[in-house]
Amino acid sequence: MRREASGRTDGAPAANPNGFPVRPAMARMHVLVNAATSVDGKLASRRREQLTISGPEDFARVDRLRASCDAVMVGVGTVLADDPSLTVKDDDLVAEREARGESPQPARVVADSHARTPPDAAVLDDRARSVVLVADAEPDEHAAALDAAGADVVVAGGNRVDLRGALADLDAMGVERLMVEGGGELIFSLFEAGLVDELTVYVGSLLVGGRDAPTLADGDGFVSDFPDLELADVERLDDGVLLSYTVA
Ligand SMILES: NC(=O)C1=CN([C@@H]2O[C@H](COP(=O)(O)OP(=O)(O)OC[C@H]3O[C@@H](n4cnc5c(N)ncnc54)[C@H](OP(=O)(O)O)[C@@H]3O)[C@@H](O)[C@H]2O)C=CC1
Ligand SMILES: Nc1nc(O)c(N)c(N[C@@H]2O[C@H](COP(=O)(O)O)[C@@H](O)[C@H]2O)n1
Repeated sequence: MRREASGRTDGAPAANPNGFPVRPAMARMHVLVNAATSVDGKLASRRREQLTISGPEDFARVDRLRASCDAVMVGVGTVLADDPSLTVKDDDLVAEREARGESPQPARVVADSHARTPPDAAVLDDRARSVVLVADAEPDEHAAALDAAGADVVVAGGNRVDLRGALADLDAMGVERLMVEGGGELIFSLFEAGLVDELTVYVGSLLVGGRDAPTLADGDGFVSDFPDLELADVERLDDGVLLSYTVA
């Protein structure tokens, strides 16, 4: 069902057509960004194909992180490049979610202003709820294909997805913890909007290079007022390093 985003930013309770619990006023979603990069900060090569950077320990950590969240979000660039499912893979983690009274899987969320997500994308399969955020300017018939594929299509923004409004809308649906897995365009926009609370970066021991290869934060980049990161932890995992930051 396509529906209008509330665009509210005050955290007030909203109508709940998607069946998420309505949260109390003033609640604020916690936003964690997680990604894996090469030592030179690349998310993938210049071919923009999925690149395995994490090892088994890091993938297991990512699975636990997904399982601890209400929703997992990516930009449509990642959907088109990787066709990810964004599901929790470990059956024990799924069972633990159910024992906590949660849905077996976190919801999947795609920032997709122009409704480019292919209807047969894995992120729209029936393993979990799927929310596609589209812009108001997008013709209804484009969104209708996503609707027919089982997605909850939510209008968030005029010509491009407005992330602040979109996150307020997800918050109102009951998403308390949102994990963002990329890619670089979406991650930059979230930092630019001051919406990120935590950043974890797994730095694998490989060098990718390439001026056109996607990096952790692309977009226009910052020239001043850089995000205020505080290093919270450093851990060796597999053959790489996990860096954990809080964002002021
Ligand atoms: N190593 C890792 O951990 C990861 C690697 N990757 C890699 O990253 C690459 C994809 O990254 P990238 O191309 O940056 O794609 P993103 O996943 O960041 O998607 C970018 C697209 O999201 C849409 N979007 C909608 N609203 C916004 C907004 N407010 N701000 C920014 N984007 C918005 C835009 O398309 P539109 O205007 O049409 O809406 C934009 O082009 C792939 O190569 C993939 O393999 C991806 C994730 C993790
Ligand atoms: N943590 C991590 N390490 C890597 O090496 C990666 N390439 C990624 N990619 C992200 O994971 C998504 C794939 O998820 P599924 O396995 O399909 O559930 C991919 O789209 C990227 O967001 N992540």
